Amino acid sequence: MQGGSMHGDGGQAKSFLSPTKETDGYEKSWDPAIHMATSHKDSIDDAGQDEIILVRKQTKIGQVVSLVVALEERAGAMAAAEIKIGQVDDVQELHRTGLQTVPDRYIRDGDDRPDGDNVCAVAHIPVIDVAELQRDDVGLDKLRLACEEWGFFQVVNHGIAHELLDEMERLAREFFMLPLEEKEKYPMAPGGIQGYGHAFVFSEDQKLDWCNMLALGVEPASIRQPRLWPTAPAGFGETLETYSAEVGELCRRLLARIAETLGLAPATFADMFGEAVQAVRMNFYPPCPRPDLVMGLSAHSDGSAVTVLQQDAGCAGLQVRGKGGAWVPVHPVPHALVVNIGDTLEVLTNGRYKSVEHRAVANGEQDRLSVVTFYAPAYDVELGPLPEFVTDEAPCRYRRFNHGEYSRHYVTSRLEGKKTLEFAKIDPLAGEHDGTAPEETST
Ligand SMILES: O=C(O)CCC(=O)C(=O)O
Ligand SMILES: [Fe+2]
Repeated sequence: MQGGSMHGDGGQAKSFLSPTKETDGYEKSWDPAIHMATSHKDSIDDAGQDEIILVRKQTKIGQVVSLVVALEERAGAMAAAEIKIGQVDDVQELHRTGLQTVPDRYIRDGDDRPDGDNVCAVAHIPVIDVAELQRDDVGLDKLRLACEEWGFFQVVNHGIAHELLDEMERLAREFFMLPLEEKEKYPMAPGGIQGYGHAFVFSEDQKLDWCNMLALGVEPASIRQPRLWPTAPAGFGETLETYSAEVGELCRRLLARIAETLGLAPATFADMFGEAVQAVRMNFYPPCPRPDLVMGLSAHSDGSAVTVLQQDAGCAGLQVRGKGGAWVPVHPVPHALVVNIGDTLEVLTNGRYKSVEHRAVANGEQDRLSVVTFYAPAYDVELGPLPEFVTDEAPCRYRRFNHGEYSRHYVTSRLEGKKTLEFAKIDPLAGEHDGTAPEETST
């Protein structure tokens, strides 16, 4: 175990000094919340302590939940503080009560609401034909432009059977439709990232997203927490494995082509990434009585190398930050997959390709589901700009760091635009947007 640990202590924060025996299986290698340690203390606390230990106090979704954080100094002296994350409701349960308004914790400040005048309805992200990428340079040119101009595109002819996509969507939806008691059998620990619940919540004053999540580590097998894999609906685990194998293959193919668009050998990323990490997050957004006041999922960039998102064909919700700063809705194309560049590729390319902020808005009438796969290097891989991208004109913008370190930083920080990437920036104050007008057309 590195640094802190998470304990199932049955509601009692017993002793910060002598952690009690692990009882609930959270003590697994991957869940970065249990590795909260020296390198990222600023994401929860700036107090300068060297070690953070999270202790679960109560985890019942829909109840008051709090985190007790013990801050242990290297010398052994102790300071302790309690981080309260307050009432975290299950939004499907809220919806079921038929409420006409939304609790205060979901209501965003004016400029953080979805329908400001900063939404650009006419633009749309590019659509890339994967079969064309294999065939000729025209496809590669389109891909290069999509990566440079948007960092987001939809892929068609991706080679994954539509029946498999439909089946994964059906099973994910069925899971979210189960009674709360069933879903609570797979609880996401506060501050955790795997299981059913709410990730990225760290304080009482934090606004909450109008979303329920099921998140699971999939590859390599060592990051799996089998007791958090739903046994209902029937076939869920098997389908997720097949689905993930196919999506992983697609990621590898896309990364090879992306490498080519950068003038690199196709195997560059595969060689570098080692045993790649793959995780899935299923997001369910029930209808909201005031979609104009809430956010489905806060704006963020993904910490991955690439992300593959399957979205509900029937309901739009995903919005992407265009280069000029406007939010551009991603209109679902049936059986297409949405692909985006994550923070890892931004660092490796020294910002030539950027991870792009995105968010999900809620809907007044319809629910919406997304199944999202994050594909990233092995945790022990060291990242930093590749020499090819550091020149006199493009000086090095990111420091070198271990990917596992970044991953832990990412999941222990709230979702806040591209703030998490400041961890890697040599000059964190450098701006993101180039000040150009929002795009009017796609490529
Ligand atoms: O539901 C969506 O469309 C966005 C999901 C997303 O960005 C994520 O899970 O990282
Ligand atoms: Fe995302």
